[in-house]
Amino acid sequence: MTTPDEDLVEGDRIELTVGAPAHGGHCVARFGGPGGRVIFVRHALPGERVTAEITERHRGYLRADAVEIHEASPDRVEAPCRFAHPGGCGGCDLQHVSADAQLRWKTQVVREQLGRMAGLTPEDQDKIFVRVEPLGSPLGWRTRVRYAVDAADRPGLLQHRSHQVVPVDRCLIAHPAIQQLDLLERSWPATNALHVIASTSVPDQVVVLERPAGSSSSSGSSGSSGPSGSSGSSGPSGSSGSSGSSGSSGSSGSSGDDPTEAPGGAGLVRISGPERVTETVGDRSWEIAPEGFWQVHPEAAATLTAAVLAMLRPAEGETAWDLYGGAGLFAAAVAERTGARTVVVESSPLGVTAARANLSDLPQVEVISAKVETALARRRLTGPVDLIVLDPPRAGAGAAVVRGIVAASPRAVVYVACDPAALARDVKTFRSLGWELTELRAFDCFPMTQHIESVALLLPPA
Ligand SMILES: C[S@@+](CC[C@H](N)C(=O)[O-])C[C@H]1O[C@@H](n2cnc3c(N)ncnc32)[C@H](O)[C@@H]1O
Repeated sequence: MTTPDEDLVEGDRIELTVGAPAHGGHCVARFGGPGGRVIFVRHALPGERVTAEITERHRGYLRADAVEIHEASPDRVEAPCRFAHPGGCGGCDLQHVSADAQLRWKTQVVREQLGRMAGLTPEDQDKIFVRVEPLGSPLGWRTRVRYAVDAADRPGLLQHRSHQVVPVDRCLIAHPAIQQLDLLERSWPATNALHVIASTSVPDQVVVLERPAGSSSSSGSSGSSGPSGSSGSSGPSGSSGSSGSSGSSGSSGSSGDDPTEAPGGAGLVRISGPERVTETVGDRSWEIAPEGFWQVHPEAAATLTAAVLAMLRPAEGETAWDLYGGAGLFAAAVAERTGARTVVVESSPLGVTAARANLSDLPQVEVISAKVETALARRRLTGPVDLIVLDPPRAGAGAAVVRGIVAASPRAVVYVACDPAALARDVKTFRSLGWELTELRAFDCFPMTQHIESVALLLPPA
């Protein structure tokens, strides 16, 4: 059927009313009324009447930016950051949304994903999930920032889904210790990128890593700092592909920076700061290579650990697995309570080294250097086990790993997820095997951005 929107091209402007938020940092609108072409509109809020400029055309949907607001939502605020606007820095998605409305927006996204992809009814969800919980101030939280360097040798952040560098002299969501650096006041002629890492727990402990020009890497000034290094990917990955009202992107594509990802280590040269970053949670401290993974928000490691323990309820003598364990954040907390064998599985050499070194006082902890899927398939990791915590990267664990987890017959599984779409897909697999999602908490570990961290309790059939 020919619809008028088939003539729309990038740069065209249309007036429309914006609908519900969708996964990916935008709202859904329909061009031509109900049943019309889906348009994912950034810089807008539900209910607003806007002029939207088409930014991308895809088979089955369009992307657009709200460039004029005719009827504003009561949840709209002036963006604190002057770079947060259509065509500006792509690092934040929700600067124009009030702090409380950001939590409501993210709550709706989690619920929508669990409904559409995991088959949980609104009534099911009401029993297990209330709303996304805030984690302190929406500004000054980001302890890891990757600057790309433009052709004029100026560092900056990337435009949304683009390799275009926006020179940003001060990123307001960056940790104060990062904002104070004068990196952006000088020129970086021989540099592809700068990775800046601040400790979440030691004031003013900051490391600057440089990716020299000419070094081979997938994440240099090309800006491919997206979830899988696959910059520029388009299309509604993470959706079922349906043209339903909210089948949006499960990946953030090539937006400027994805705060859920650690900097990649290859080819980086330390130009200032200590060799190791100190991170502390409760009574335990970690010494971590700056390019290794650590939770980005200063309150995230402690908040997530507390949520994992509250759901898992580890008892003395219970064995455990910490899958995708990084430096052993959750393994340490669980092993201290159980005193029993706890296996960390981690594929990054930096994570493995950090876990072995930092948990060496816990002889009951074993660290396996392997991909989780390989460790399960090759039976390096075999059940039975009492407790499992898993915290996979944005792609999620996948059906084979979920089946491996279920086959180990644990008493409880806690799934920590930085992408609600991936979580929902894996919950669907658990449910198909008779398991149930019985508790869900979600945290705003990445304020101003579309990202959400969830912690889910899954239990076997009674
Ligand atoms: C989101 S981080 C979580 C780390 C840790 N739980 C924490 O909170 O600090 C995911 C970790 O999984 C690791 N990883 C990614 N893919 C993996 C795989 N297929 N098998 C094992 N580990 C993997 C990454 O290196 C990273 O350390």
